Amino acid sequence: MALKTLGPKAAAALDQELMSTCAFSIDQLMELAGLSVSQAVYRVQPLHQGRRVLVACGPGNNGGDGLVAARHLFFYGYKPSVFYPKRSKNELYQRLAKQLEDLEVPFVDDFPSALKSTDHIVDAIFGFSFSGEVREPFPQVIKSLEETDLPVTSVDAPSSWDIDNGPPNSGLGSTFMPATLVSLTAPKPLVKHFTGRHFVGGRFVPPYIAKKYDFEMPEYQGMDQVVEVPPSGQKL
Ligand SMILES: NC(=O)C1=CN([C@@H]2O[C@H](COP(=O)(O)OP(=O)(O)OC[C@H]3O[C@@H](n4cnc5c(N)ncnc54)[C@H](O)[C@@H]3O)[C@@H](O)[C@H]2O)[C@@H](O)CC1
Ligand SMILES: [K+]
Repeated sequence: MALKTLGPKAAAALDQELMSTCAFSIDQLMELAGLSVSQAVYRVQPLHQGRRVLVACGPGNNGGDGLVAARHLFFYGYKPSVFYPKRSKNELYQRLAKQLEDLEVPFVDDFPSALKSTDHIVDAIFGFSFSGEVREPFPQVIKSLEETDLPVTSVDAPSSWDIDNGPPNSGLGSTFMPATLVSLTAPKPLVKHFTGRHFVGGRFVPPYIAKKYDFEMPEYQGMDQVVEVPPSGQKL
């Protein structure tokens, strides 16, 4: 049957439990989440089809996942660049940004013009804590994501979609349908509106926690950190 989903409250509670009773640090979870994203990009955007990947990072942990993914993509041989307009003062993000500076990964500040010289976009702007109207400086970015013909891989949620109800009926984000979605830990309810390629990543949940939050871990293969699941709404 279709994978069970995790609403925003449950996802936040699960995050907290992973970092308390399960003794994970946010650094570890973010590293594994970003690694999952990089592996999904490696599958949907093989190097020979274009190495230039523009990673749009938001101000929260979804953005952190993007910074981690950019680093892994560099080492796979891609040419990543990062658009990170609201840089967090948080020490973890400072360290992730420094790691990218050491690799001379460029940080761009004009998203629309950066789109002209890229092959693939990673949307790491908002994850399960998104809510309300998109606030500056992100409306223009979401609009560019909606209008571009370039393939977009969204991390955990297509940014600007309501986590429970999916895309708005009209206005900003209403026509945004990324080519690929990488759900972390478990899909969010919005996945019932998603029609692209869907991967699940975040291979770190203990079985007793998956049981407690009433979702199944997908069948990861071998050493993979992601697994592709059938388009949502269809039987597994
Ligand atoms: N569930 C898990 O096990 C893991 C979750 N991680 C990531 O953490 C994400 C959740 O991170 P956060 O809770 O930091 O939140 P998000 O990264 O989803 O976004 C929160 C940030 O966006 C801003 N924001 C929210 N609504 C906005 C709006 N309408 N306009 C403008 N800005 C807005 C908030 O002020 C906050 O700074 C997940 O989606 C996932 O990508 C991973 O980093 C670690 C593993
Ligand atoms: K996102």
